[in-house]
Amino acid sequence: MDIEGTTTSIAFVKDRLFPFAETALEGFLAAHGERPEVQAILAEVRALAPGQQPAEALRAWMAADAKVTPLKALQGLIWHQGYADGRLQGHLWPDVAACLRAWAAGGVRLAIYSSGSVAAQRDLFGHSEAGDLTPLLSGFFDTRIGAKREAASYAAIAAELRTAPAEMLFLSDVAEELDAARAAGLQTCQLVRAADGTQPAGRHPEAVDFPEVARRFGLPAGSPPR
Ligand SMILES: CSCCC(=O)C(=O)COP(=O)(O)O
Ligand SMILES: [Mg+2]
Repeated sequence: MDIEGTTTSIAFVKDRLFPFAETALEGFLAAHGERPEVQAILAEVRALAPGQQPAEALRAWMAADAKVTPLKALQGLIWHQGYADGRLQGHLWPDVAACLRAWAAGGVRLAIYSSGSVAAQRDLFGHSEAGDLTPLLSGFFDTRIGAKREAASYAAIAAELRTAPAEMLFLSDVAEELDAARAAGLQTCQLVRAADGTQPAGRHPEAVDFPEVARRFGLPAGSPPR
């Protein structure tokens, strides 16, 4: 599963998470810039944007919503503080948690593939509005495995999960990601969530929510949200 536009509203990512990281960037670098994991991220930034101040490059990537791995890693570290002290809680569409529970209970292995870092994924599902859902998830993948619009990334995920691509179903709102997944042999379904304003691409099976995914693909149905 993708996150933004699939399990979680686009507005939460764009209007809550991204501004949270943007506002905190300078202060975070001033306070935590010497930590080894931050130093490693800044080295990656310098390698990708030579001659630019790292903070300047990070700000430009933020403005462009660029899915650049060190930016996503740094955002994850900044968000971690917000999840830890309760300022952030991971948004999930109301239909999601019940389906994840039913699918996991039915023996379906669940994994996430998002541009957000693995740490950020764990925090979002660990501090979600529906509680800690990380025990339901058996795999987390980010752009360190490859870009989401490249078929090789999905092949690498299938190999890591030791699962035949044809036995895997990828859920996303973005048709280009689904194209790449299908090129690697995965089954696909586009989440067309009205509240996100997603437009159906017309070239993948579609579902308006997770219960419709369950119906279309013969997965266990979750109890409706209360
Ligand atoms: C871990 S939630 C933050 C998601 C994020 O940073 C992002 O850029 C959206 O990526 P996605 O691949 O989930 O659409
Ligand atoms: Mg998405």
